Amino acid sequence: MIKASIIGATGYVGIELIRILAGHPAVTLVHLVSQSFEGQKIGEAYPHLAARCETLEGMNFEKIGGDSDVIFTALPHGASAETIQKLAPYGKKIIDLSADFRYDDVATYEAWYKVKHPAPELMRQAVYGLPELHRAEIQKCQIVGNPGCYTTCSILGLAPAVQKGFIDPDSIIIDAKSGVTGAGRKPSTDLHFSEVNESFKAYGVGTHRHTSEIEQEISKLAGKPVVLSFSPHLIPIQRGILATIYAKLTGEIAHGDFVRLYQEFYKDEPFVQIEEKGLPQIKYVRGTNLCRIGFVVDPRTNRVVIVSVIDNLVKGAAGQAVENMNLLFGLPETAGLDNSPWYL
Ligand SMILES: NC(=O)C1=CN([C@@H]2O[C@H](COP(=O)(O)OP(=O)(O)OC[C@H]3O[C@@H](n4cnc5c(N)ncnc54)[C@H](OP(=O)(O)O)[C@@H]3O)[C@@H](O)[C@H]2O)C=CC1
Ligand SMILES: CC(=O)N[C@@H](CCC(=O)OP(=O)(O)O)C(=O)O
Repeated sequence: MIKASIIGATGYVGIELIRILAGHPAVTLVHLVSQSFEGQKIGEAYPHLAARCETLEGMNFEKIGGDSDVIFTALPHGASAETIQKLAPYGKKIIDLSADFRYDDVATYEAWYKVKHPAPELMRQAVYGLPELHRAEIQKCQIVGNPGCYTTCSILGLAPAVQKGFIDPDSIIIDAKSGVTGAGRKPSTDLHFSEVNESFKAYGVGTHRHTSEIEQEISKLAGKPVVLSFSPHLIPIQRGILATIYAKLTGEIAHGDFVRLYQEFYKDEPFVQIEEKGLPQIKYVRGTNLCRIGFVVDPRTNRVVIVSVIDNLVKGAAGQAVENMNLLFGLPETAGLDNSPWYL
């Protein structure tokens, strides 16, 4: 059995990791780390987990580095890099859920996150954990920078069309909507029920940090630097992201051409599904590691509209992290991740 530890176990991503790993056939949980609930049973932080026996522990680098085969860090940006800097010398596999190890270029991270990276040399060694684009590199690395939720949804929706030149990359507009769990468990005024319920708002338009992460990957696919528009929105649901992506077509390209291109690009991918007709909804992927993608080609505007959906806590975070763990340990990529969606 693979011995797994979770640091930041009491966050929304942390408990989603517990949920998935508890059902994984090849994993045993060895350490669950929490600052705020140190010494308490997991059921005290989350009563729905009252039947579980684990006690939340304080951070002990030697113990966690020594006992674990894989360590998931589900901490805020900055705190993750500081923690991983101290864990990396133990040589164990590390999957970081924050943004601290997602960038090829330290300067881009520092410009968008407005902080100095504490471990730039480790960032350079880390691999961007989007299996559909970087599977071979992930299998060989020590540190995986697990992608952001909006970015996973957007990049998977765009990758084949950009690489094949079906769309003009300089014309891309991503209009994305996220459920409230995307903001984590830490309370804030903006996230109160009465602020979010019955409302729908845009935020971070033109400035959201995920813009840079999407541009990094789309630029590689386009073979040139790409600048795009990204507008995130908060919707009053718990989980799920739906990205509506607009781009100019480069020629006379029909709906069927998109379907065939995407089916071919993702033909060996267990978690990407292409709609032959119609558009996907968040309901179709809730609770799963799936990404579903559909298209409308609009000849009137000469644009394609791509709709991509994921569950932010699964393919956008904990599920993709487990998928990366499966790759690191040579397990079937779907191990622990083959459940059906929760339609209701
Ligand atoms: N929510 C989502 O949909 C997604 C989140 N992410 C990323 O995953 C990470 C975790 O997110 P999420 O679970 O939503 O966040 P939460 O705020 O729900 O949880 C973060 C956890 O980290 C611990 N923590 C907080 N501050 C510190 C600190 N300074 N040092 C050490 N531990 C700290 C806390 O646990 P305790 O106090 O008990 O130690 C807390 O429970 C973040 O980097 C986030 O950006 C990525 C993709 C999607
Ligand atoms: C709804 C909401 O607030 N979402 C978060 C994105 C969360 C996420 O996955 O991004 P990181 O992993 O890069 O933090 C936000 O907009 O900041």
